[in-house]
Order: sequence, then structure tokens, then C-alpha cells
Amino acid sequence: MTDQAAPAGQAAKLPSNLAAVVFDLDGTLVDSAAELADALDRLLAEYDLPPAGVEATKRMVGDGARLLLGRGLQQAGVVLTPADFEAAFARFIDIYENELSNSSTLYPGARACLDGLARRGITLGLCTNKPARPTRQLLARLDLTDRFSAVVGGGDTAELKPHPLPLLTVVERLGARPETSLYVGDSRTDLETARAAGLTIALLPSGYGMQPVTLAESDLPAATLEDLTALLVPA
Ligand SMILES: O=C(O)COP(=O)(O)O
Ligand SMILES: [Mg+2]
Repeated sequence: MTDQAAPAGQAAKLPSNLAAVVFDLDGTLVDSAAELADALDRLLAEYDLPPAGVEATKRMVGDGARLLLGRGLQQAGVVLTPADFEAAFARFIDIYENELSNSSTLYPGARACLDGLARRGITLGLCTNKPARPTRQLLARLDLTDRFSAVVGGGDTAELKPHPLPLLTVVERLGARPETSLYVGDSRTDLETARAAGLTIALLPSGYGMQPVTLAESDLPAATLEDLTALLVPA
């Protein structure tokens, strides 16, 4: 996922009484860039615009579907009126929900990480900016629905990350507290969300988002889900 190593001597700043772990979805548990690029490129094609491609799309993901589309149109040099943007967004969501390429896969070690944490008695949640319906569709497709005791996707609360509300909502639904919870994410949006909500964060520098994050900014020296399992789940 990344070739970054933890800075020498980086210590884990973990709550001693860890009760809950909340995961981000795109770029953290699931490698979904190709599927997202496919949805964006289909929309762009309907406007006779060239495709954005996977690498450019990766940089646009992390702040919800609306900003993803806005960034995709902007990089194609297109400015729509607010009404035309709403029509394009409705079509984008339609593609996203009904014409998915189904190419997203779990990152290596994702299932083992969830299993190991559950075995440790840690309760698991999911907090993503991905719209709620495709989030639930994707969880079902990957056979992950039952793993999470609380799931909040884009539109499930009045705010999106980096506002702390979605993450605090998951923590509350898990019956946990921010001080005893860990958020696992991949983007600067996730870092800001965790800080605003008062949670420790494990930041996996897998590369989605406008401004990539570095492992030095993480509270835990874990570059991958496998590293995270090694840190949190005793062998
Ligand atoms: O849809 C997005 O923008 C990103 O979703 P994420 O919050 O799971 O990274
Ligand atoms: Mg993400």
C-alpha cells in the first residue's frame, strides 16, 4: 500500500483502555479508486469530456461525492451553472449507485485486522464520506455488513468530515467515548476529523486526497492494516 516506514522511535499514542475502532472506507479498508474513476469518467463522457483517470481521481477523493464531481469538472475546465451542476450531480449519483464497475477490493490484511480486533473484544464502526447507499452496497458486496456495529456514510448526518459530527455519531452509537476510541483513516480530511472529535488516529498513507498525509502525522507507527493488526492484536 505504501513504502513509507515509521519514523525511527515513533511511539504509539494509544488510549490505554481502547474500546472502539472506527474505520474510514475509501483508501483505508477498500481500494476503490478504479471504481470511483470509472463513475467519474462515465459522467465526463456524457458531457463529451476526456476521462480523469485513476491517478487524478485518487487525489480528488476524500471529501464526498459532490466535491469529487466538482473537482472532476474543474480539472476538465468546465464551469456549470448551479442548476446544471445539480443535474450533473444527480446523474453522477445514479451512475455511482446503479452502474458501478464492482472493481473495489479490500486492502491486504483488512479482514484479518477486523477479525483480530473483534476477537480482542473491541467494538467496530465505520465513518465515511462516501454516500450512504453506495457505502452499504459496497459493504454488502464485500461481505462486511455484519462486522460493524455502527455505520455512518455521507448524508447520514447533517455534516460531512472534516466536521466531527459523523465520527462522534459513530462513537456514540457504539456506546464508546472519544478518549477510548481510535479512528483509522487515509487522508488529511480524516486527520482533521479525528483531531476535531478528540480521537486518536492511525493514518495510513495510502495516498487518496488532495494533500497526501505522512506517517509522521499519525498517532500510531502503522503504515498498513497489517502493521496496525501487529500493533493492536497480540499474536
Ligand atoms: O467518498 C469520499 O469522498 C471518500 O470516502 P472516505 O471518507 O471513505 O475516504
Ligand atoms: Mg478515505
